[in-house]
Amino acid sequence: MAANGTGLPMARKPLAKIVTDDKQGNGMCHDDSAKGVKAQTIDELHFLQKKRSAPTTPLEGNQGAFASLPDDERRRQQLQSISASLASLTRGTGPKVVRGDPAAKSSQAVEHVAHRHHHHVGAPAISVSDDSSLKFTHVLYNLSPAELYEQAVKYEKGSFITSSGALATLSGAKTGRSPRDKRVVMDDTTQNELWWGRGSPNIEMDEHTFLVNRERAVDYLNSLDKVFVNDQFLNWDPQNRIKVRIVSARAYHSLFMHNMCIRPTDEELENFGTPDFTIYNAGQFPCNRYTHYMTSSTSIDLNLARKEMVILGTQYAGEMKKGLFSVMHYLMPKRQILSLHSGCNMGIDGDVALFFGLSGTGKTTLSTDHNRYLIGDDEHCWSDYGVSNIEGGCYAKCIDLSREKEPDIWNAIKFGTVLENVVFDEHIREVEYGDKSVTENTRAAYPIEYIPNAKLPCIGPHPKNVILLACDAFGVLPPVSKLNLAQTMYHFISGYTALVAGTEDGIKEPTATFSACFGAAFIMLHPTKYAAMLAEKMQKHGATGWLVNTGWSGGSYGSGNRIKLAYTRKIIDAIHSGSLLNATYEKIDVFGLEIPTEIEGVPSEILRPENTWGDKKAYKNTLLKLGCLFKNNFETFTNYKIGKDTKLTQEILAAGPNF
Ligand SMILES: Nc1ncnc2c1ncn2[C@@H]1O[C@H](COP(=O)(O)OP(=O)(O)O)[C@@H](O)[C@H]1O
Ligand SMILES: C=C(OP(=O)(O)O)C(=O)O
Ligand SMILES: [Ca+2]
Ligand SMILES: [Mn+2]
Repeated sequence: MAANGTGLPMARKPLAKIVTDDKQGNGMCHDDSAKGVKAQTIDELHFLQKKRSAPTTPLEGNQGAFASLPDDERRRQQLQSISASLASLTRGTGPKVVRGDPAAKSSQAVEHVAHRHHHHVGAPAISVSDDSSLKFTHVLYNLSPAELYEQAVKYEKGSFITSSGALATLSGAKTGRSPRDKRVVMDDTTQNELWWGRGSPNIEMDEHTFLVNRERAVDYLNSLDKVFVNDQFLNWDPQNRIKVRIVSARAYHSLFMHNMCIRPTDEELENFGTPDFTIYNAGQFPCNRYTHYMTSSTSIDLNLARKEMVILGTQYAGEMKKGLFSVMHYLMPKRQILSLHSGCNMGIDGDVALFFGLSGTGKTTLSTDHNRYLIGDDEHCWSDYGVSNIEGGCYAKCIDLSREKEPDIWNAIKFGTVLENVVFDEHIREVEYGDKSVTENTRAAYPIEYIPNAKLPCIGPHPKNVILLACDAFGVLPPVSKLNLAQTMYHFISGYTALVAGTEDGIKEPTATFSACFGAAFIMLHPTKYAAMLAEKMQKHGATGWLVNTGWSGGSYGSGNRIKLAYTRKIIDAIHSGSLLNATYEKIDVFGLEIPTEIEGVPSEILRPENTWGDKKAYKNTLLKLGCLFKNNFETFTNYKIGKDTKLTQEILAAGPNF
């Protein structure tokens, strides 16, 4: 080979030119198996890839706030509404907001608007004195799950796509709610209306401090390149639907709320107008410990008069869903509607069951039943017309989740689902549900229609069965007992469960938790208000109460075992079918509960807890110990009247443990 100093063979003759326009048809260098693209440049090609979404369907007729407006005017008003939401209360102006991702070049040209008090949009520019009003805040408005996935994966550390298509993400330092940091503004109205003081979840704060925290959150959000805005609904009952707006900094939060709230149709979104309630989620940013009332860097602040909630210092997404639930616990009873911390499902014959219970007792697991229609797993309303779900999605615990035991939840963990704080294989991205490295409280949030037999719309007739779930780690409550109305009320007000810490070594003793109405962390009024409404509704519609222990059997935590989910499901089946109503019952000591002697598919000996304990003396002592805990807890309620007459109150007081 001739050396020419270049390392390449020396060309004797110029190379033949490659013919691209092959008129001779010799087939050389030509692939005609597919037509070429219509684009002339890469940019054009990328432009072709995205078909423009129908620009929010044009309206026929003129229902709704913006109905008669042309498209661009309506979009301008929507932006103006978002700018107003983000307005600083001291500077009096909202930021210049622009739709779209700041990273997308094309969005720079789209409409933008700034909100000013006392000024018309489009009025001559006024001079600005602070830098924040010179910048644009990009608004990512009701993005689709696919768009939110891209945002999360691109910009949020710890966001990954799992092998089943779910979006795995981390909630940061907080992996559960922070009830001791939840504050409510006390003003002349709320001072009289709400439940304050011992046992109440409502920790007082004043209006001024709320505004300080609100400003802190708003300034933080406005300092970002972009914020996510979700406009959605709560409550499937159309008469009592609430419009909510969630402003957040993370795609994770936006996708979570997309899944958990009710998703508006394009048409409903066009007519959305002003929200009834707004959440400012600045969870990545702490509150200021020098601010009055602040006891940590976390504060979740609710202002009912302003219809606003501010979140600082926690990214745990459940804070938003449960925060809105508190709002419903205030608004609904005002309309004679009972708000319930319960799951709800319906049989093919229209029989509805409610499942009350504290966290981890089985609301989500047991309401998700392949043989029944799921109305919802966690938050409902009971009005004069029946039940309605407040939410548009479910939030399932997924620690130790298995395909065999909970197939419907397993299958719901797919594209669109948010998976919080789970551990997965770094390469295959298969989730290891048994792994508690990040937290025991791993969660999946998915739209309710991911459950194949979801009842859409999520409403149903009056409940026939009211099931109170307790996960009794003492192992002394029977797997199931039939309750009379007074007993149902006693156990509803007590709101008992006893879980074990699980992750910590050396924990031998279960600790009892009493949480009024099975959700004291979320109620706003005194527990007896909700209890009276429940009693009235159960009486009026002839519902039967049941107490189901989904916890330990054969001994306390440490010596006994958790009741098999398969048995609990058989018990629940017998309640639904009506067969348990007509079973033979016997009474047990101390709690005076009526227990059935037989249930199809359940070994009879486990129905009476005493039978399952080897050490009968230990059983009796544990039973008495739990009885004492119930008595002590109920003391705070003995001076309250429940319902219109003292008769029921007396009966309820007598319905507790007796020894
Ligand atoms: N016998 C049982 N009944 C109900 N749940 C059980 C039982 N045994 C184990 N579990 C587990 O307990 C957890 C119940 O949690 P979940 O249904 O999410 O509670 P909630 O919705 O009330 O917070 C699930 O992880 C479920 O698999
Ligand atoms: C989201 C929660 O609900 P649950 O555990 O009842 O499903 C919670 O309590 O934070
Ligand atoms: Ca749940
Ligand atoms: Mn719940």
